Amino acid sequence: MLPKINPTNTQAWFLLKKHYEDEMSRKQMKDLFASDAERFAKFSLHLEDILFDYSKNMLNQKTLQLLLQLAGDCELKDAIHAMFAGIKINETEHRSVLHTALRNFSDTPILVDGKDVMPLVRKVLAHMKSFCDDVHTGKWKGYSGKKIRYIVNIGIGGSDLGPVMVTEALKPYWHEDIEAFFVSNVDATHITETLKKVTPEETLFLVASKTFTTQETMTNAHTARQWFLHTAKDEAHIAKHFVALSTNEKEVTQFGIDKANMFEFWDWVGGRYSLWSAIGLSIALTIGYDNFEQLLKGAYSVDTHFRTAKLEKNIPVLMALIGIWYTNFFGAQSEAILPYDQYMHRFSAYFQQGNMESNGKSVDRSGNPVNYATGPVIWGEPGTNGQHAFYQLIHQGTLLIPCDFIAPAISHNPVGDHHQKLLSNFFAQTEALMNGKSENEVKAELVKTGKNEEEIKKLCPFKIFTGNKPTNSILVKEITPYSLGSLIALYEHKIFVQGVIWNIFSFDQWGVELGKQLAGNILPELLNNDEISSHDSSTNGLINAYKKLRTPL
Ligand SMILES: O=P(O)(O)OC[C@H]1O[C@@H](O)[C@@H](O)[C@@H](O)[C@@H]1O
Repeated sequence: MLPKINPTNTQAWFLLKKHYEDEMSRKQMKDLFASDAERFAKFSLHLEDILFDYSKNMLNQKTLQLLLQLAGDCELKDAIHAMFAGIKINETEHRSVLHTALRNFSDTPILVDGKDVMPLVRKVLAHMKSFCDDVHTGKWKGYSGKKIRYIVNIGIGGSDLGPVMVTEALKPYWHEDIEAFFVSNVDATHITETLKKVTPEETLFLVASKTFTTQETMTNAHTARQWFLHTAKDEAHIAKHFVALSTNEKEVTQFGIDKANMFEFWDWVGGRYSLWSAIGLSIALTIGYDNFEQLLKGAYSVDTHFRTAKLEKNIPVLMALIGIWYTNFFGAQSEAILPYDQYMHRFSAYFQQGNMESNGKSVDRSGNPVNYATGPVIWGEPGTNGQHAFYQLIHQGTLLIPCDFIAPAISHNPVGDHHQKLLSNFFAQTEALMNGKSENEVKAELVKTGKNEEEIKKLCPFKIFTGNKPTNSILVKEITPYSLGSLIALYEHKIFVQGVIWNIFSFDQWGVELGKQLAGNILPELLNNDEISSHDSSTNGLINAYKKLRTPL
């Protein structure tokens, strides 16, 4: 069990508040750099090929020491131990939280209810490996004897976002004979447009759903099944074209998928932490099993770091504490994740679910409403696109938005000077966000353009950048399966640490249920032309207007 400590009642919280009010709320980051030539060395860490630079933050040694004290006051070390040990820290669902077991390359057994889960994990990985080999070599054939060329993963949320993000980020590693597609939305457009690009004879559908009851996924899977049978005719052919990635054997077999074609995972794998499990089959098929294993190994290396490094040298712990510093003491409400790598274009979307479904909670672990802020809004787009869109607000708006800049030193596409240009923007942005541009600098620049004094006075306020905008920089040698695995695990553990300190349950998601329940009530009302009066006037009005607009049933 995790402790139930209100962080605002700790001594560290009190001292952090005072430290913020007395000192840090007035500090300029550029002064912190000016007064300490060693700042970068002091506030950056290396982990294998990853450099984590957190020096461009509004913090000093005292801030860190107090944040680490907060981690101590909230018993973080015990919590880390509890998660890795398989203690049922997901109390509201009475489950262990063991995505780390899926990438455990040590010989240490991991027990759930007294039973080692590692033999099961290895068994499914072996199944995935042999299946990938069979598909890639052509041993696994479609019903008409053709090789599989297309993979269509049908899943949503955690059964979609991870595989989409990873396969996109690792496009240079795609198997040359395989093309992967992902269908998630219940909007028929998604499946319709996808089916236009594939053929029934050469397509393998992966029905990815932890519960195997999710409306969107089941609807899309049935549509795909119908489309397939329209050409294949015989239901016996389904076995060659549909496999399931799930925890729910009963529902899988009921759908008509053979048990032998089910890749299992377990209730101790949270949906948004499941890309390491059988849910990653689309990844393994797309980039090859060996690369999938590298992804797991990269994550395992971070797990080891997270479990064993001292808190002050622990990258995910520092990422989490810095986030808490801004959320709870500076009042920041969002964080941007900005990868300077086009292949990583779904990375922020992936961690939107990771963070917001995990830490978007307002009830603490004792069941009481919290009296402090928890998870921020997570958003972002790849650089440099974001620069020409929303960076204006980050530079000159009224909100404080801590940003993570992520970039590889080596591009998979070393064309001309593109990558130097890309990275010059990365470095320039973090510099600009920190230093800003003072009134004197603006004036001096305007004088040079030959403007007169009145014009300069008028224009000056608009061209000032206050600076003091915090950023973390994460520089990676190259985006490989291994380094991507590491990056993902860093962010996963950041989320965990924040949840521990905020005294919330990060591994349930009750907030997704109400909408599902109400949609279940409304769906039958849409299947006839009757006027509806069972809801509030807005909902009634919308449903009735919809019924008038559509062709009557
Ligand atoms: O994998 P299944 O069970 O289809 O769930 C898909 C998604 O459903 C949502 O409602 C959330 O609960 C997500 O955490 C989950 O990833």
